[in-house]
Amino acid sequence: MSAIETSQVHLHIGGFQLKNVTLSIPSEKITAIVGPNGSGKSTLLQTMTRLLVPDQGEVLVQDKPLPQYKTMEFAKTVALMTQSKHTIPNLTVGELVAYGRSPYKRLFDHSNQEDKDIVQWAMEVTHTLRHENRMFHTLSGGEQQKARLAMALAQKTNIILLDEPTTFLDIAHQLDVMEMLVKINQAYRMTIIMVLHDLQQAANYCHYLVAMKKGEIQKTGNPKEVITAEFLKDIYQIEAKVRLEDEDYVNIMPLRKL
Ligand SMILES: Nc1ncnc2c1ncn2[C@@H]1O[C@H](COP(=O)(O)OP(=O)(O)OP(=O)(O)O)[C@@H](O)[C@H]1O
Repeated sequence: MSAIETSQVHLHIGGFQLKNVTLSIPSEKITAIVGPNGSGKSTLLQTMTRLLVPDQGEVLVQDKPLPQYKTMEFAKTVALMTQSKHTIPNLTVGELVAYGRSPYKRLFDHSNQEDKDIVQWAMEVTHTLRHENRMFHTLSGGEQQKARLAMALAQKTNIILLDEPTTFLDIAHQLDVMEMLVKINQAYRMTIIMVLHDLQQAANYCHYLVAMKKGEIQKTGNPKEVITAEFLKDIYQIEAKVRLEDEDYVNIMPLRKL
């Protein structure tokens, strides 16, 4: 079953176009969207989350066309963690994560026990519980990234989209976030879709790959099969060696720009 399908999606934004984007993103798997800067990855994520409306074509989430979703229903189905270097003032981590429960609340509703349990769970899974009472803006970039992931998890959706979740993180925090996402995917069968620049992470942590170039889908499939030296030449115009180590660990060695 597909978590998200797009069919012949066209979209103009400024001088840029998404062109004929037809995709089927598998349910309960981890999907990476890769491609050069400006190839349309974030635009595609926004199209999948109703932030941008296609000029033509259709997007289905869990088999239902996007225009048929009510706002709160959609927020209970799909969570989006965007790229952000901005700090959020005057909120503790606990308060920020509790915002993830908004789709389940009416105005002025207080948190009930279920909300509190889910917020606690989201902070436990992301190892942010120890920061619960700290102001969000006092956290390091890596800690903030995990707190924002906790807020998205507290939305308790089947599908979560992440725009560059490992950007701005040191290598240890990058691996920590990727391993956390793998565990979340396995334990809760959550569909995870993320924009990634690190192809080695895409190859080694993701089940499915979508490669974009100039607003079009260039390749889709198993990242371990798709990411080859030829692929890197076609998509990024670089010469690179791609080797399989320890049986199934993909090692990408960029050599030079062509
Ligand atoms: N609101 C907008 N107005 C005009 N142009 C836009 C707008 N949003 C995006 N674009 C352009 O659309 C193109 C694709 O942008 P997008 O952010 O989707 O690329 P990306 O693949 O996510 O890039 P990156 O890897 O650099 O984050 C870019 O050329 C960008 O400048």
